Amino acid sequence: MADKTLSAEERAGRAFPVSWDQFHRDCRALTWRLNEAGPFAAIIAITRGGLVPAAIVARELGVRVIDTVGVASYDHTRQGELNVLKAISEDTLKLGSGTGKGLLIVDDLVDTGKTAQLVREMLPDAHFATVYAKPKGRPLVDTFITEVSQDTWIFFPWDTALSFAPPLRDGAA
Ligand SMILES: O=P(O)(O)OC[C@H]1O[C@H](OP(=O)(O)OP(=O)(O)O)[C@H](O)[C@@H]1O
Ligand SMILES: Nc1nc2[nH]cnc2c(=O)[nH]1
Ligand SMILES: [Mg+2]
Repeated sequence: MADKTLSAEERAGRAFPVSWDQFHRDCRALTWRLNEAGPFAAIIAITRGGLVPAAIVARELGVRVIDTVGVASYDHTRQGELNVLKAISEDTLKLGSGTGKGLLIVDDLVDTGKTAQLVREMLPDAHFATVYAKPKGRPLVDTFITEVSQDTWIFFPWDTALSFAPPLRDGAA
């Protein structure tokens, strides 16, 4: 079902572009916080967006067991139905005693919180971390670094490219 709260235009109205440098710094800051909450036996990345932060967090925390859960719901800025494209492996479920105890789930962001809610139901005792959080999804996250407003659209470095920006006096916003 489409998200009727905000239109695609409203959601993309405020852009928050993130560079690779900034993203790496924010992931490292997240790791500092997670270091207090661990140790973790394994990391589960919510793919695809959770793959890059999970790699950085795993490197910093020295975690070598990485699993993925594939969830997709957005077609650019419009949210549709949640699709689980890949489930968590049996090995990982066993490692977390079936409930996720001692496991870390990583995603790039929470927006409405629907993705987080779904994955939390799979592993209720796991620690849930994201780099960015919007107010609606924030209560579902145990640890995050930066909050952005609900009407902000975050542009990740893997989705963007450097391009010419017209000077202010030529009419740029
Ligand atoms: O809190 P929500 O409103 O559920 O949105 C957050 C989710 O949306 C994005 O994933 P997307 O479904 O776009 O798939 P992707 O990670 O493969 O890009 C993002 O990576 C989060 O997983
Ligand atoms: N890139 C990106 N994907 C999202 N999925 C849900 N919210 C967002 C967002 O703000 N940016
Ligand atoms: Mg995602």
